[in-house]
Amino acid sequence: MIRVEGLSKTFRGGFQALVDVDLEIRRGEIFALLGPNGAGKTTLISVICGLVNPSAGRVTVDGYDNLREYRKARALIGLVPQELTSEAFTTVWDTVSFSRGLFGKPKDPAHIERVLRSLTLWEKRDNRLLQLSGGMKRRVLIAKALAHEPQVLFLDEPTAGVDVALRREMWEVVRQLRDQGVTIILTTHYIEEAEEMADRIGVIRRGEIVLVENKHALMRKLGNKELTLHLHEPLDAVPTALTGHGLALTDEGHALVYSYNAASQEESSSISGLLADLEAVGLRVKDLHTRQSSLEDIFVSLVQERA
Ligand SMILES: Nc1ncnc2c1ncn2[C@@H]1O[C@H](COP(=O)(O)OP(=O)(O)OP(=O)(O)O)[C@@H](O)[C@H]1O
Repeated sequence: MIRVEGLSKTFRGGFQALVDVDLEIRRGEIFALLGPNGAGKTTLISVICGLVNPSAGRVTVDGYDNLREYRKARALIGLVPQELTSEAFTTVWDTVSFSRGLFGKPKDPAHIERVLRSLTLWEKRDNRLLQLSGGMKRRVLIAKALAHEPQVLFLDEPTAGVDVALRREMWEVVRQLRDQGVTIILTTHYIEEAEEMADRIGVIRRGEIVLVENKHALMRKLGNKELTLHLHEPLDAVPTALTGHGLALTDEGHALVYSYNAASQEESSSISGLLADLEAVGLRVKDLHTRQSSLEDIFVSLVQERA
């Protein structure tokens, strides 16, 4: 749906915000662009949407060059900014209809109605924006971006500064849009958001894309698992018969921790070996649990590794 090739951006004054970025966004996916403050997320989105000119490289949207065929490329894109900048006294219906007009599309009240209904704003269509709650205002931003029937939707930090309940509501809205066939690109600081929503994840750091990966593959590849065995009787030391397993004794001798790579077949088959050896030395296990590293652990280690 979107192809970014060799994209660089150096701002006047010499700061290079994007460094030779290559990226492909697939039709119908939710792609999360994850990165620390100042990494270049907004700059990248602005260049893709044709709002900021690149210093080098090119972008196509469904095959249309976003500079040479700007109008065609831009018409395919809906952009959801963080803040509502519309007139507070305008009604929901008017502000959303007006957004459609900006793209030169003929009036289509039936489409506006569908958009408002899908975002549960229909009942509020005659309300002025200042009469809406924070969550409704966020949904108006999405409705405005969808008014001209775009195929791609960019959400710039859709849940920045919103409470947990509203965040969940936004996630649900975004998922429904994806189910309707809209390709979604969101930027976020919240790793939980990427973990919850994304099909694929791109990590950007100092203007460079350091990784693009399917979320599940990423978590399998880079994730580690820990198996903790809680013992009936505490130990002073790991029994010699078990030293080959690389166990750590924790919780004042009450627990043994076994770390392994979640993706490795070899390692997981060694778990049965470990359990058999535990049995052989007569250790009684009271309880056990496993923990897999989260996207947050992976992200922190990625950013630290390259710091
Ligand atoms: N118009 C500009 N002129 C000069 N430098 C700029 C300009 N716009 C952005 N930058 C710089 O480019 C870098 C990337 O900024 P950008 O807004 O893309 O980051 P971001 O990843 O969106 O950050 P955040 O998560 O904080 O929103 C920053 O160092 C910023 O100061």
